[in-house]
Amino acid sequence: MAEAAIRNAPDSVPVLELRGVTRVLPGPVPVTLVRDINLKIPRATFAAITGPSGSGKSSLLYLLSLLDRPTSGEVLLEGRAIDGLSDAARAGIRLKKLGFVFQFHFLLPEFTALDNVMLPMRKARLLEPRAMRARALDLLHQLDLDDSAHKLPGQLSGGQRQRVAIARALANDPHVIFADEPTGNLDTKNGRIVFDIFERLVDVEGRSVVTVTHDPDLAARAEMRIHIVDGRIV
Ligand SMILES: Nc1ncnc2c1ncn2[C@@H]1O[C@H](COP(=O)(O)OP(=O)(O)OP(=O)(O)O)[C@@H](O)[C@H]1O
Repeated sequence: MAEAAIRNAPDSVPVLELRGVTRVLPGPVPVTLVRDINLKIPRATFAAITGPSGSGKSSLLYLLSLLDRPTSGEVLLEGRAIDGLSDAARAGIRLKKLGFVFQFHFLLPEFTALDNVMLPMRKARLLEPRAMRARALDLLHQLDLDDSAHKLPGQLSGGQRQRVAIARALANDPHVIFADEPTGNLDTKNGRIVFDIFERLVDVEGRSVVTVTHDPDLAARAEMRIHIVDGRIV
């Protein structure tokens, strides 16, 4: 099983590493989003990125998750330098190895929860259609969403929608889940549930979770905290 493979990967290789990473937005007045970041995230780690508004948290997450490329420095995923790869190759890695959860769920409103979870599987084509459906139903079951499988996002609560988004992020059995303020639209109870799920993904399934959060109580639950101020880790 892929989940066992994640657990059996060598411990010594960080799942993610940044070496001297700086990202500058070019323009008449260049904007430095993050500067000289050196960071190793070990396998099966729950990491929280914290810091004041505008400090560069999302920029750092986008670099770690291959949504953006550094201006200088290097990003390594499981020991492999990935900055030089083509956009298509990077998109393939994102689809098959990484999962994403955002503050807004971004579920397709005209698709049921089940179909939303199956979308990344259909794109990746790693499974037969019947196996895709079985996996999607299993993920929804694990996230306590059995009764929501055939409902549209508009028929679900905010907490349920965000759990569907997490199920979708898990669709292709990713090694790392990235989350940008995943509890920002949730009440305290549902925010805790999201972090309970993240802890399980790390402790039981051996995945890594990297989340941006403003919530100090939730950040305190992560074993690794990356605090960023003015684009630098402090
Ligand atoms: N496309 C852009 N053009 C100009 N400035 C930008 C752009 N994207 C980000 N910035 C600036 O870069 C800095 C870092 O932004 P980033 O979104 O990474 O911060 P953040 O810590 O995630 O903020 P928040 O907590 O408010 O979401 C901010 O000052 C932001 O205004």
